[in-house]
Amino acid sequence: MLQSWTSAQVRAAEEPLLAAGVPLMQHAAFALAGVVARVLRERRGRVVGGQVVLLVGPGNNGGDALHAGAFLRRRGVDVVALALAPRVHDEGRAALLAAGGRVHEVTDAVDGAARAGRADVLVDGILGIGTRDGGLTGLAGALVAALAGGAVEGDARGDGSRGGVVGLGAHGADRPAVVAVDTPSGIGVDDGTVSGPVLPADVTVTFGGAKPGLLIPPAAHLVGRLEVIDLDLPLPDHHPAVVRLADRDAAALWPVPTRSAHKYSRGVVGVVAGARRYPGAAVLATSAAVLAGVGMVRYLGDVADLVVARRPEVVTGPGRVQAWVFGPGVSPDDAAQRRRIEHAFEGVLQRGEPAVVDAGALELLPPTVPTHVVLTPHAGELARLLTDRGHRLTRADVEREPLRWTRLAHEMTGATVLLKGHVTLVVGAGGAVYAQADAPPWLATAGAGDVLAGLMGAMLAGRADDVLDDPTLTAAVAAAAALVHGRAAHTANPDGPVTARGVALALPETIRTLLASA
Ligand SMILES: NC(=O)C1=CN([C@@H]2O[C@H](COP(=O)(O)OP(=O)(O)OC[C@H]3O[C@@H](n4cnc5c(N)ncnc54)[C@H](OP(=O)(O)O)[C@@H]3O)[C@@H](O)[C@H]2O)[C@@H](O)CC1
Ligand SMILES: [K+]
Repeated sequence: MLQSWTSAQVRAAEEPLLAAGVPLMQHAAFALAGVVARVLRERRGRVVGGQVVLLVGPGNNGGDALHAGAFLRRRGVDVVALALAPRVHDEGRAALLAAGGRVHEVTDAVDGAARAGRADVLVDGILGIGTRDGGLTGLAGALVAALAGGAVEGDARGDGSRGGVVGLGAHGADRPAVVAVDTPSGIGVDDGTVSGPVLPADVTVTFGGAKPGLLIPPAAHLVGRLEVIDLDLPLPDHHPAVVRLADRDAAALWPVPTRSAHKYSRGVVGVVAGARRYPGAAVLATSAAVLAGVGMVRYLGDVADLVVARRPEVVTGPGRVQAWVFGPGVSPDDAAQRRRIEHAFEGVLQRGEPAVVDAGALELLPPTVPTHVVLTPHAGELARLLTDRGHRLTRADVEREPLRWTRLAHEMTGATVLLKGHVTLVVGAGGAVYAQADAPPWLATAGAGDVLAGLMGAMLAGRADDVLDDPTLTAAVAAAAALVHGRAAHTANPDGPVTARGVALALPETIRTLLASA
């Protein structure tokens, strides 16, 4: 499990250590220098003689970079600090100069970017957890915009004139590797927003614990490989801000049958999905539930013949269930399916059956529901759901601030909300947040959501009683389902195209491997 804490939580945790004189910056800088040395070795075969440029901002983030530069200098690295503020960390600056490094005061963003572009490794120490709203502006903003590809309003000099710097936009061995100090500078450290230029990192070295913005999109896409340096900070372990589950966590959440289990005790999942026009969604959702190993799958809808032809294990017609999946391939104007879903919602509300509410069923959601109901919108569907509830939003708005709007949907509906994406966010009871980045980009394909819904329904059916006893469990199960879904795509075809059916078929092997690794 990867836990993260907000800037305020980290500051509160470091305070007593700093007061006791623990040299946290020295520890952080030493570890940072070690990572930079490793990157140099990866790129050049050796550390000695490597060219490192430090981008240094006004605070302790810059201090970390300067001290790391001093350590690197002593290992024979050529280190130049580009000071991007009128004043940079005094001690760090003195340490770098004493070790034989150089400090260059940058006054021109184009010149600064040209110097930075010549490095083997560029260390981004402009801003860390002291970032205020609004991202990088002024000279630092212009320099980073120039380096990152000049995306920001063509003003590369920061003085209104046009620059001519070739940015780092293109990947390749001839561009510097970027190592970000604590966070890529300019991201919303606590919410993952990106409101200005940011230098995409190859590696981010974060101190004490991860920060939410490193796990949440869109900033999460700029982090590269994440290395967490443990500083023994007394962080509140039971109250992380955002969590990313690992394989062993998902395995621990999986409803593994006991020897005395029978099909009803293992859970029955009811699936209301599909229509004559969209039969595939019903086949995929029921297949995923069957292949995830639930006790029984009960199908309700107009394409029972097709479902049973593809999955003879499925039972059709009404009956008792432990959890529901509503909505894959359901159009809200399909009166019969609408009636079935509305009727089933009564069980969800009265008997406490957990439910996955997907696609067309999102429009049939009662005004408020318990947290054992999981909504699984993509960004466009979340925008529509919130627009229907008085917030005029577009898909792009949701993509810019996915955590904000997922949280709001949870607060307004009471449901656990899973926002599908390359990074999948889940917000549940008590404001718990999960950010899962397990899915390969190939998984963005038709029908993948139907598979996720079926798989999650199977998990919830297997843990229906636990979910009722512990309201926080639903979000964890939803996050674990996202993890298994992403892993199944890798199993189906590592690093290549996948089909939704292929992902469903890969579930038994994926789950077996996951349980074996725990
Ligand atoms: N956690 C730990 O245990 C350890 C943490 N350590 C390190 O300390 C870092 C935090 O350092 P920090 O508190 O000095 O803040 P930092 O991010 O350097 O920036 C503050 C400066 O930036 C300015 N500024 C802010 N926003 C701005 C903007 N948008 N545009 C322009 N300027 C802006 C701000 O100005 P002000 O708000 O004061 O006007 C202030 O001058 C942390 O990330 C980690 O690297 C390690 O050393 C030890 C162990
Ligand atoms: K930084």
